[in-house]
Amino acid sequence: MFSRLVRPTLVSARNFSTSKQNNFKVAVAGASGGIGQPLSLLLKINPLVTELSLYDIVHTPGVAADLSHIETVGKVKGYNGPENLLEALRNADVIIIPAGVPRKPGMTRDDLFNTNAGIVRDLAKAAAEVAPKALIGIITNPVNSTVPIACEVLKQAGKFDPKRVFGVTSLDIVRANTFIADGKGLNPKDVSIPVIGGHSGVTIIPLISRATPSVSFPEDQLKALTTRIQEAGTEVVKAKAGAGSATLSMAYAGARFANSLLRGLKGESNVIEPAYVVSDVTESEYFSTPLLLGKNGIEKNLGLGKLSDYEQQLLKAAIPELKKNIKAGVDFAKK
Ligand SMILES: NC(=O)C1=CN([C@@H]2O[C@H](COP(=O)(O)OP(=O)(O)OC[C@H]3O[C@@H](n4cnc5c(N)ncnc54)[C@H](O)[C@@H]3O)[C@@H](O)[C@H]2O)C=CC1
Ligand SMILES: O=C([O-])CC(=O)C(=O)O
Repeated sequence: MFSRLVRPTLVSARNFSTSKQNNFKVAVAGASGGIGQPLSLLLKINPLVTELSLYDIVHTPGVAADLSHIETVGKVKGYNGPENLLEALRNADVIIIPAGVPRKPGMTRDDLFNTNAGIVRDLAKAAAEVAPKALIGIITNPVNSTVPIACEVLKQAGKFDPKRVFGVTSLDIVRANTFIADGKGLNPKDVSIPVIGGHSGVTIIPLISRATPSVSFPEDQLKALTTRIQEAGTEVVKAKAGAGSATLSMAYAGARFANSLLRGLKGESNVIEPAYVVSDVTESEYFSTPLLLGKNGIEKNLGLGKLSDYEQQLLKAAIPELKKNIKAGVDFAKK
């Protein structure tokens, strides 16, 4: 989906005009990292991004200098260290957060909680202070818990709007589209698989019964594909053998997600992207479903839709895990 948007962007970026509400400040927190750098590159070539603010605790002067030479409209500024955090986020329209440690083989996403919870809490506090209207996309794991942390922090600051805080789950859809297309010999750009739930193991629920175009698999293959989508992050962690987790595919997915937020802000109609948000479509207080995006973030939650019996079972398995992850986040933020 995003590729159809990015490729023309590369061509048109130099001729971009600011005559419409097409100019947005996007801040990336964690911009020097494995995800942060390629994500910032993709944002630099997005013509809707006229100010690109790069925040990290290391190396942002170099990353910003490098990206600033690219012949696109966005002005790049680097902000290094906590003393520059507020300036980095000030009045941002969109804040994308890939700050924090990634997994090593043998770790679960929950094992990242102790380090990453505090990082997301501090970034959310800063956003509440200087960018209370920003749409915030959280990539940092464990997403199932870091999103509730950010929401609690914003509530404590009196700045919470549930339509503006998102856990980025786009990579799960990107992977599902790719794996199903591979399995059926289709072009991935023609394939669309909803993936709902959360962003770890059993909480990732691919809805293959609702694939576009419609596809079917024998039961054993369906189960194997579902497990592969649920464990795709671990597949990359194992292959990287200690050098981290998915960065390039996540940068792609993060740029696709940010572009959808920006298209919504710009007033484009029918912009649909999934994300893990405050939700009342299941018993879980936070849940990822496709969302209709607009000028104020979420315009409409498009809900679960119809699930097959197998997908109902997956949903049942996901809910207790999600509740546990959410509670951990809320408890941390209230401490
Ligand atoms: N939501 C998703 O689908 C995915 C999430 N992730 C998660 O994204 C996060 C980042 O992964 P990578 O980029 O591979 O890690 P990385 O270690 O390469 O980069 C993280 C960056 O965050 C920075 N950082 C650390 N503390 C910070 C703070 N207080 N403020 C600002 N920046 C800070 C580091 O200096 C580093 O540049 C991890 O938690 C990983 O698990 C990774 C892939 C997919
Ligand atoms: O698996 C990880 O730790 C990183 C991640 O969230 C993903 O690749 O989906």
